[in-house]
Amino acid sequence: MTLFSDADPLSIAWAPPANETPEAKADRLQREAAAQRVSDAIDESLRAESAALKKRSKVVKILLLGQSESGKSTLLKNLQMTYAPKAWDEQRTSWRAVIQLNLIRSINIILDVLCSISPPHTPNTSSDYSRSDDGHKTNNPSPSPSFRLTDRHTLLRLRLGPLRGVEEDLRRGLGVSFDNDFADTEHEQWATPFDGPQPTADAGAARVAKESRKEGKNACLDDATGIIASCAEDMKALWEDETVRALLEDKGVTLWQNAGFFLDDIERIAVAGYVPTDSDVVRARLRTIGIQEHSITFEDDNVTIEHEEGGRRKSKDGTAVWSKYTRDWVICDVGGCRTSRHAWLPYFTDLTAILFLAPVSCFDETLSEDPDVNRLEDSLTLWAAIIQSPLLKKVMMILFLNKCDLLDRKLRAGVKFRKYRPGDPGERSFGAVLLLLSHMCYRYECHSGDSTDRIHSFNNQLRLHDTLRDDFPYLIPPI
Ligand SMILES: Nc1nc2c(ncn2[C@@H]2O[C@H](COP(=O)(O)OP(=O)(O)OP(=O)(O)O)[C@@H](O)[C@H]2O)c(=O)[nH]1
Ligand SMILES: [Mg+2]
Repeated sequence: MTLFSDADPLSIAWAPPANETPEAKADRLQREAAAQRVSDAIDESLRAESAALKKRSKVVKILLLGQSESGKSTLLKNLQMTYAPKAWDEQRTSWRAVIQLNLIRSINIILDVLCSISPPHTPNTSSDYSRSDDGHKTNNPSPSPSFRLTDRHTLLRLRLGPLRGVEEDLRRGLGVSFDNDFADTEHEQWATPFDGPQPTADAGAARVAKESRKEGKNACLDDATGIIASCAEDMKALWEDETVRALLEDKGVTLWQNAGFFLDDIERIAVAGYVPTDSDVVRARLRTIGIQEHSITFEDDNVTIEHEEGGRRKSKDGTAVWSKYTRDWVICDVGGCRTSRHAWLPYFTDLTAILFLAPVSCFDETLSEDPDVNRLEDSLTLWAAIIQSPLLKKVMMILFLNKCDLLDRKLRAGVKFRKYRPGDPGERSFGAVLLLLSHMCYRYECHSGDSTDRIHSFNNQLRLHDTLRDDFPYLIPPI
C-alpha cells in the first residue's frame, strides 16, 4: 500500500520529493516524529483540561457576600471545620500569628489611651479608640472624670513598649496594612457599585497578598512569639487594672465588641508553645483582601442524613431539602468594604448559591469607610440589591443573620435599639429585634418575586454547627 495517493491533491502536495536522498529522508522522519510528539502532548493537555472542566462543572460554587466584618471568613472557617476537618487541622498553626496580632493590637489600643492622658488628667474629647481593628466607631458619649495614673502605669507602659514593634512586624509579615485600609479612591464608595459595568477583579493581587502573608509569617513568627511570651504578665496586669478599665469605659472603648478580642485569654495565648484552638481560629480576625477561592472536598461522614422521602427530605426545622449533596465545593470569600465591592461582579457568573451575611448587632455602628452610613442600613441596602439583581435571578440565596450573640450582649448592656430607629414604637427585646430584621429581609424577598425555594435564611448562631452538619449541604440541589 502506498502512503501517498496519486489522485489526492493534498497527498501530492505533502509527498516527499521523488529524488529524496536517504539522509534527507532520515531528517524528515525525525522532524515528523518530533511534530507528532508535540501534537500528542497538545492532545493530552486538551484531554486533561476537558476532564478538569467536566469535574469543575460538578462543583458547587458559592460566593460569600456581606459588608466588612459581617462574618464571611468566619462562616468559611466554620464550613471548613465541619466538612473537611483533616484539611482544617493542617492549617490550624498558620493562624497563630493572626491571633497574636489581634491580641497585641488590643494591648496597643489600651497603651494609646494611657498615652492620651498625662497626669494630672487632661480631658480628651477624641473617641477614636472605640474602634475595632477596622475602625468601626460606636456612638458612645465620653464623660471625663479625672484619672490618676501611678508609677506602676508608667512602668507597664515602658515594659510593654516593644509590643509596638511586634505589631508592626506581624502586620508586615501577614501583609496587613498599617493605615486606613479603605483609602481606595479609584472606585465609588456606594453600597452596590457592581450594578454597572466594572473592570475585572484582580484575583492575582489577592494571590500575591496571600503568598506574601505566608512567607512573612514564617519569618517573623518566632521572634514575635518570644517577645509576646515575655510580656504576658505585664499585659495581664494592664488589662486587669481597675483604673485602666475605668479609663477605657470613660473613653467609650469597648474592646470586647472588637473583632479579634483575646484579652481574656492572655495566659493561654502569650506562651512560647501556643497552639490555637478551633474557637481561637474562628474568633481570629484577618481582613480579606481581594477575592480568595477555597476548595472544600467533604471528608467522609461529616454530614448526617435523616428522614429520607424520595428525592427530598425534611430538615429539623421542617424545610424540604435534598437527600443527597455534592461533595466538591469552591467557596469564594470576598473583601466586604465598599471600596472592594466593585470586584464582586465578575464572580456573579456560574454560581450555585450566594451566602449573604448580615450582622444584626451593628445597629449602633457606622461604616469605617463612610462614617455617615449606619452599618445595619448598609447591610440591608446591600441585601436588597443582591436579591433583586437580574444577574443573580437564578442563583440560590442563603441569608445568615449573624452576630446574634453580640446583639444579645449589647441589648443587655443597655444599648437602645430604638435610639437608632426613631420611628420604632417602643424598646425591643433581643427576639423582637431579630424578628423585625427577619421581616425586613423577607420584605425584599417578596419584592424579588421569587419562589421560596430560592431563598433560605438562618438566624440562630447557637446551633450553627448542627445546621451546617445536618441541613446546610442538602439545601443545594445535588449537581
Ligand atoms: N461574637 C461574634 N463574632 C463574630 C460572629 N461572626 C463573626 N464574628 C467575628 O467578627 C470578626 C469579623 O469577621 P470576619 O469573618 O473576618 O468578617 P468578614 O466579613 O470576612 O470581613 P472582611 O474580610 O473585612 O470582608 C471576626 O473576629 C469574627 O470572629 C458572630 O456570630 N458572633
Ligand atoms: Mg473576610
